[in-house]
This record gives sequence, structure tokens and C-alpha cells, in this order.
Amino acid sequence: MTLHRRGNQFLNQFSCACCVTSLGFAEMRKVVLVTGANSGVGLALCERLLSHDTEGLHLCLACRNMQKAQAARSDLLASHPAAQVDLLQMDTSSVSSVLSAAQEFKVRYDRLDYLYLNAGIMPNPEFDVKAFFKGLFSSNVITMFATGEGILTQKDGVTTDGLQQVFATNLFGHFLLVRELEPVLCHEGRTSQLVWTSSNNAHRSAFNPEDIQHRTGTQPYSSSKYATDLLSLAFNQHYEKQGLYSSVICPGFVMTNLTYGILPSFPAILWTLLMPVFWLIRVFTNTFTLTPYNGSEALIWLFRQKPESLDPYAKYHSLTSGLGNNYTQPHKV
Ligand SMILES: NC(=O)C1=CN([C@@H]2O[C@H](COP(=O)(O)OP(=O)(O)OC[C@H]3O[C@@H](n4cnc5c(N)ncnc54)[C@H](OP(=O)(O)O)[C@@H]3O)[C@@H](O)[C@H]2O)C=CC1
Ligand SMILES: CC(C)=CCC[C@@H](C)[C@H]1CC[C@H]2C3=C(CC[C@]12C)[C@@]1(C)CCC(=O)C[C@@H]1CC3
Repeated sequence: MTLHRRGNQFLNQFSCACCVTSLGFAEMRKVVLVTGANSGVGLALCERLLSHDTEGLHLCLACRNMQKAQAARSDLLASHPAAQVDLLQMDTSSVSSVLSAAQEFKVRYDRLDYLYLNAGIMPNPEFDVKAFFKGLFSSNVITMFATGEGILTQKDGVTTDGLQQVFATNLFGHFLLVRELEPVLCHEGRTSQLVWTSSNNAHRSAFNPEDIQHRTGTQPYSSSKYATDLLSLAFNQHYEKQGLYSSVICPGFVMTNLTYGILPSFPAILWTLLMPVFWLIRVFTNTFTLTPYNGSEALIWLFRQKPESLDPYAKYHSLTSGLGNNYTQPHKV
């Protein structure tokens, strides 16, 4: 049955001369699914996972755009030719896409050891220049740089399912995915991990339990990340007995497509020219991780931990010191 599920690739292995070794080995590979894996923090995580353990993992990149997904897969295979990297088409903002991707996953694999819920958007961001300069000369300057608090708002949209775009993409699609993948995540005698990419920008003040989709406010991103922290806590309580553990991480401030979108009038070269300023700021706040590699530190750190040893009330932060050293630190949610 397992052979049938894994399709042609597995059947080929089965029929080859060294079938026993190959079959046994493939069975032992841990399966890792990463959403939003084609760029930024998600892609850096995949690269680091393969550097950590090329042959013991079966990596599945879940992406909405298959062209970008193919490009990411080629990049990964170029540096890790022996790796097993599959693609799964999934748009986390669409209920039907998540349901069919989950179905497809369950046909292809009979286990899921790590599920990284990383895809995220911050659409139509508006940067409040006045508040930024005011913040620069206030006692809140470090908090402002660490969290973006008070200087960012967004204009949200509505999906074809009638859900708020940010809520659907960052949270609800992932919630649905976990529920649908329960049969492969929860197995007796084995633990599995959910790891959510949350943010320093998750503020309780932006989250209204009476309006969980944030239909009425101007900070849907912050609200969705705060809800992510809450959902992870709830999942931990719900699934712990079934060996499924949930954690949240914060990658810090990372230069990615998401952050480039915050100042769209800034050409890429300006961001590059600002790097020395950012390195200087990093001396005061180690949340300026800046590169996707550094930002994925807490994600890779969690991969190496025994999930039973983790604090369910902690948020694990990727941090980079003034000297450029990466480390992970837990803070109470
Ligand atoms: N950069 C930062 O400073 C911080 C980022 N984060 C979080 O890190 C995570 C990764 O973002 P980051 O790497 O920075 O930014 P990127 O824009 O580089 O990565 C986001 C990824 O999510 C994917 N994605 C977006 N919408 C969907 C969707 N509807 N369905 C499937 N995939 C989707 C993107 O795909 P596509 O290429 O097709 O758009 C892309 O692969 C996000 O959750 C973000 O909120 C948190 C704190 C700080
Ligand atoms: C000198 C100069 C032009 C500085 C730019 C400052 C801001 C654009 C950044 C300072 C802190 C940043 C930040 C984020 C976006 C960009 C900043 C506001 C995030 C909100 C991006 C998404 C997150 O999840 C958290 C980040 C916190 C810090």
C-alpha cells in the first residue's frame, strides 16, 4: 500500500537491484513540509535543513506558484544533488486549494514529521513616515525598530471564499491544513512538530476576539500573527497527548520580498546602501537578523530539539548579535 501511495518513484526503487536497501532507507526518511518555501525565510530554512541532513530528509515545498517552486527546487538540488525534494501546489488563502493539497499529500506520504507553517503576506503596507521620525526621538525607539509598532498599517482584501485575505493566508489556511493532515501527523509511538512563523509585530492590541479576521481594523498582519501565537498554544493543549507539539518562532527583521514591499518606492540598491545603518542598529537590537539565513535560525534550532522539552508558552526568537552571531532565545508569548 505504501508503495502504491508513493507512486512511480517508489516503484522504480522497488524494482531496482538494490531494492531492499533503497526501500528501507526511503522508509526511514523524515518528511518535512514547508509552506511558503520558494523564497525568503522558508527557502533559507529548506537550504539549512538539507545542509544539516541531506539524506535523512524528504522535503516537500508547498507553494502557490509552481514556476517559483520549480526554481527553488532546482536551487536546492544544485547544492544538494542527493536530496529528495518534492513540490506541492497550495494556495493557503484558498480553502479548496488547501483541501486538495492536503489530500494529495496524504496520497503521496504516510507520515509527516515536521510541518513548517511559514507562508505569509503583508499586503498594501503603509509606512507612517511622521510616526517613524517621532519614534526615532522617543524612548520607544528600540521597540519601534524591533517590532515595527506604531509605524505600519495595511489595506486588506477579501478572498473568493469571502474571508479576509491576511487572516486566510497567514492563519486560516494553515489551521485547515493541520486539521486535514492529522492522520499523518498523529501517530502512536512517534512525535511530530508544528512550527509557525509568527512575528515581533504580533500585538495583543491589534487582535479583537470579536473580529478574529480583523475586518474592521488597519493592522490585519499584526492581528493574524497574534492569533497565530494563540492558535499554537491551543493546538499544543489539543494535540499533546497524540504526540503532536506546536511552537511559534519570530525570525526578526529580515530583508525579503515581504519587507521590500513596505517601502515600494525604495529601489533594491537603497536597501543595500542602508545595510551599514541596519548593522549599526543591530548593536542595539539583536532582532535585526537581516538575512533569511539568520532569520531561519529559530526554525532550524527547533528542528534539532526534542519537542517534549519545549516550553509551550514560549515564542522562540531568531537573534543576531552585533558581531553577527546567530542564536535562539525563548520569550514568554
Ligand atoms: N521578513 C520579515 O522581517 C519577517 C517575516 N515574518 C514572516 O516570515 C514568513 C516568511 O516571510 P518572508 O520570508 O519574510 O517573505 P517572502 O515574501 O519572501 O516569503 C513569503 C512566502 O509565502 C508565500 N505565500 C504568500 N502567500 C501565499 C499563499 N496564499 N499561498 C501559499 N504561499 C504563499 C510566498 O509565495 P510567493 O513567492 O508566491 O509570493 C513566499 O514563498 C511570513 O509568515 C512572514 O509573515 C515574520 C517576521 C518578520
Ligand atoms: C532607516 C530606515 C529607512 C529604516 C526603515 C525602518 C523600517 C522600514 C523597519 C524598522 C523595523 C522594521 C520591521 C518590520 C518592517 C520594516 C521595519 C518597520 C516588520 C514589521 C516586518 C514584518 C514583521 O513581521 C516584523 C518586522 C518588525 C521590524
